[in-house]
Amino acid sequence: MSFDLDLFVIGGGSGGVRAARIAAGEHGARVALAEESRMGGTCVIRGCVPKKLMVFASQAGLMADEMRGYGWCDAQAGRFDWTVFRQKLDAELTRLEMIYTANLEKAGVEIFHQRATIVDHHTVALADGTTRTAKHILIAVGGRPALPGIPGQELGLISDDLFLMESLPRRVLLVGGGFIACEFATILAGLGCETVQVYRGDAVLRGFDRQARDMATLQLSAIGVDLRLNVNPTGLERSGDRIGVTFNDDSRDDFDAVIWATGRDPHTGGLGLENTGVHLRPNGAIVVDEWSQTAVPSIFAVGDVTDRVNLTPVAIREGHAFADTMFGGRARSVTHHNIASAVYLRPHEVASVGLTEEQACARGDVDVYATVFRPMRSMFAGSDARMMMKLLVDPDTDLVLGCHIFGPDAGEMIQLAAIPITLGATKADFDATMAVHPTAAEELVTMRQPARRHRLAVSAQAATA
Ligand SMILES: Cc1cc2nc3c(=O)[nH]c(=O)nc-3n(C[C@H](O)[C@H](O)[C@H](O)COP(=O)(O)OP(=O)(O)OC[C@H]3O[C@@H](n4cnc5c(N)ncnc54)[C@H](O)[C@@H]3O)c2cc1C
Ligand SMILES: NC(=O)c1ccc[n+]([C@@H]2O[C@H](COP(=O)([O-])OP(=O)(O)OC[C@H]3O[C@@H](n4cnc5c(N)ncnc54)[C@H](O)[C@@H]3O)[C@@H](O)[C@H]2O)c1
Repeated sequence: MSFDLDLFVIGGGSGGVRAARIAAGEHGARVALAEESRMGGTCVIRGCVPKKLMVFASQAGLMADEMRGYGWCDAQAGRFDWTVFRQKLDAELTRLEMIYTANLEKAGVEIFHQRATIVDHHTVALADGTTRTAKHILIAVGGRPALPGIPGQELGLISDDLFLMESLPRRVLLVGGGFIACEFATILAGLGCETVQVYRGDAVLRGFDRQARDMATLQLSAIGVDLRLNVNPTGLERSGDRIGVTFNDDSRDDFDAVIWATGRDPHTGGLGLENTGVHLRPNGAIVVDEWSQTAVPSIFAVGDVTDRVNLTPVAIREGHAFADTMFGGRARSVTHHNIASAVYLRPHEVASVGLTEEQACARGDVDVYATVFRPMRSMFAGSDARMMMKLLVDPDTDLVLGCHIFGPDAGEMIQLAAIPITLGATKADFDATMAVHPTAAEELVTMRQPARRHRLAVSAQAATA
C-alpha cells in the first residue's frame, strides 16, 4: 500500500516539532505537520517561555529590597508598565515562532497551519477539507486547562489568557496549589497585583518533598500572597464589573479576575479517535507503550496527550526517540524515572529529582542528609528567608535516591545534581567532590552526618513492641 507521506504529525508543540524535524531532517522521511494555533505550542507560546520571562519581571521588588540591605539606600522597583512588557513579550514569542517554523521548513517538513483530525489508521483530514494518507501518524496535541465544574466557572480565566491581558487585574484570585497556581501567584504578587490564592489542601505543590512544600507554602505568604488553605470556590457570579466568589467555608469575596489553575487534561476531544482502535484513559490520555505506540500499530503519541510526565523536555525526548526508532534505525525508548523539575517561585525556587523523603521512607531504610540555613546573600541584606538542601541516601548501597532544593536558582542547581544521580552516584561520590566556595550549592557536597535516619525494621519492631 502506498501513502502520501511516511509521517503525519498532529500538533506543533514541543513533542511534535522535534519528532517532525528529526524524522525529516535527519532521517529523510516524508513528513507533514499540522498546527491549529501558533507554532511552538504550549511551552513556547503560552507556557514555560512567557511564564519564565514574567518571573524575571516580577522580581524587581525583591531585588530592590535586597539592594537596600547592601547600602543602595534609595533602591525602589519603581513603576511596572505591563503594556511595555507585553509588547516585548509578543515580539519575542513571534521571533521564537518564526525560528520553529523555519527549522521545520529547512528540514523539509510540509506545514499545514490548520486543525487536523484522524479519519482512519492511515488518514488525516485537514480543516480545509483535504486529506493526507501517511504510513504513520504521530499525535502530539498536548493538553488544555481543566475547569473545576462549578457554577459561573466561565467567568474565570485560564493560564493561556494571562499572557494576553490588556491590563493587570488590581485584585486577583488564583485557584489551585500546583505548578501553575504557585508560579502565577508569585508572578502577579511581584508585579503588584493584590493576589489571593486558594488551595483545597494543607500545603501547596502536592507530589513534591513535604519539607520543600511547607517552605514554599510559607514563602507564598511571606511575599504577600493571601494564601488560604483548605479552601475551595463553590461558585462565581458577576458583581458589577467584578466577579463575586463564594467558598466552601461560607466566605465570599470580590475580584477583578479569577484564574483557574486546576490541572490540565489531554486534548483528545474531537480528534477523531473514535474512528480508530486507540485506547484512552478515563481522563482522555492516550495509552502508549514504552515506544510511544498506541494499540494501533500505525499510530503513536508523545507529550502531554499521553499524560506520562507533563514537562517540555520529556515531550521533546519522547518525540526525538520516536523519530530515531521509526525512521533512524536506532531503537530508543525514554525512561521516566529521575526526571528533575523546578517550580519557579521567588525568592526561592522548589527543585527536585528522584524520590521524596516520604517516597524513600515507604521504599525502605533511608538516611536523610538535610540542611536548612539562611543563604549569605539575602542574610546580609537582612532577610530571614531559609534555604533547604536534602539528599536521600540508601544506607545499604550508599546510592543517592533523591535530591531536593528550596533556594535561589534551585532549578539551575538541580539540573547539575541530576547528572550524577542519573549516573547512579553514591553519597561517597558527592563527598569526594570538592566544594566550590563560597556558594550555596557547596552544601550538596559538605553534608557529613544524616539529619535523620529512617529504618523500616525499627518502625516495624516499634510497632510490635
Ligand atoms: C503555564 C504553563 C507553564 C509551563 N511551564 C513549564 C516549565 O516551566 N517547564 C516545563 O518543562 N514545562 C512547563 N509546562 C508544560 C509544557 O508546556 C508541556 O509539558 C509541553 O508543552 C508539552 O508539549 P506537547 O508537545 O505535548 O504539547 P503542546 O506544547 O501543548 O503542543 C500541542 C500543540 O498541538 C496543537 N493542536 C492540538 N490539537 C490539534 C489538532 N487537532 N490539529 C492541529 N494542531 C493541534 C496545539 O495548538 C499545540 O500547539 C508549562 C505549561 C503551562 C500551561
Ligand atoms: N515549572 C514547571 O515545570 C511547570 C510549570 C507549570 C506547569 N507545568 C506542567 O503543567 C502541568 C499542569 O499544571 P497545573 O498547575 O495546572 O496542574 P497541577 O496538577 O500541578 O495542579 C493542579 C492543582 O489544581 C488543584 N485542583 C484540581 N482540581 C481542582 C478542583 N476541582 N477544585 C480545586 N482545585 C483543584 C489540585 O489540587 C492542584 O493543586 C503540571 O503538572 C506540570 O506538569 C510545569
